[in-house]
Amino acid sequence: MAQDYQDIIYTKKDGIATMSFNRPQVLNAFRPRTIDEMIEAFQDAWYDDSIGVAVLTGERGNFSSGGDQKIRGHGGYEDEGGTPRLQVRNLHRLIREIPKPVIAKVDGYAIGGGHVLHVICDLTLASDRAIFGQTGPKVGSFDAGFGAMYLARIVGEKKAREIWYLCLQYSAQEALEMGLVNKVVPQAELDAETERWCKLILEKSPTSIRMMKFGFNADTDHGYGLQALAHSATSLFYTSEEAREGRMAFLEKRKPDFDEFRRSPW
Ligand SMILES: CC(C)(COP(=O)(O)OP(=O)(O)OC[C@H]1O[C@@H](n2cnc3c(N)ncnc32)[C@H](O)[C@@H]1OP(=O)(O)O)[C@@H](O)C(=O)NCCC(=O)NCCSC(=O)c1cc(O)c2ccccc2c1O
Repeated sequence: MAQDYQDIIYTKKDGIATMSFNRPQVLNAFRPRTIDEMIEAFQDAWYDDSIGVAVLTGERGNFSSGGDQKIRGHGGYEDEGGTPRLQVRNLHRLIREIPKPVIAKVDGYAIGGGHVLHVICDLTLASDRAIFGQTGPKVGSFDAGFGAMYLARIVGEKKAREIWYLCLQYSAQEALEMGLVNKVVPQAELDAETERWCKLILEKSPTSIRMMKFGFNADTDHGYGLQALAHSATSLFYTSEEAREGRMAFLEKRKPDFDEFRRSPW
């Protein structure tokens, strides 16, 4: 079964709901509509009793390259009417709170806000050509909410700081070595392996799985306050000249020059 969306593909089959970013022209970068559609799909999967597991993925060989820098305006990511209103905070919450495991199936780029999304998912399966990394400090952005705190829980403080401060790209094998993904398989086997993991979950007691998810979440649920503060800080930051320099440098395909912002008033 498929539902009609513009920016995502949402399907349900044999107990598995699959939400797939579908903006290949920008490597599956997301805009407000994309996130709205994802939220609707996750809410549908939440309340559909035939669904036991959700898979978050992307079309045409990439997971997601994060926020769409081409529609980022002075105050953030703008909808088609020109209003900045990206609901990604609510999507983060939904992925954490939906009482069913969410598996990130990553092929190609999981970068920036796309990387944060896979981090938040319960499990990540990667193809051997997947590439992981944060780019915020290069393009004048940051996710100091779960993108910092939960990432550090997974890979450790030193590695998480390296990921955000250096903005390097990491191979699937490197991601596996730092505990950032659960398993790496050849690209041709990614779909089958994901289906196999889903089936293994679907064989289990749904209530046991649900309670385990809540139990795992409980330790980091205090991050919601941090997340609200952090994402609001990002929205404020977007209106600054420093953030503008990052965005413009990406659009103009040049290196950003942040030198004049070394002494910040913040
Ligand atoms: C992903 C890349 C490293 C790939 O590089 P590559 O050289 O292989 O490909 P191109 O750069 O040529 O890309 C092909 C084509 O796609 C366009 N594109 C790619 N990514 C984006 C994007 N994110 N937005 C818009 N367009 C994109 C690219 O311009 C090319 O099109 P042309 O027309 O020019 O041919 C590399 O593309 C890359 O680094 N991309 C940018 C990654 C990025 O910086 N993402 C945003 C980070 S910030 C963010 O995502 C973010 C999201 C949130 O929701 C937040 C919420 C709260 C707080 C913070 C948030 C946040 O930081």
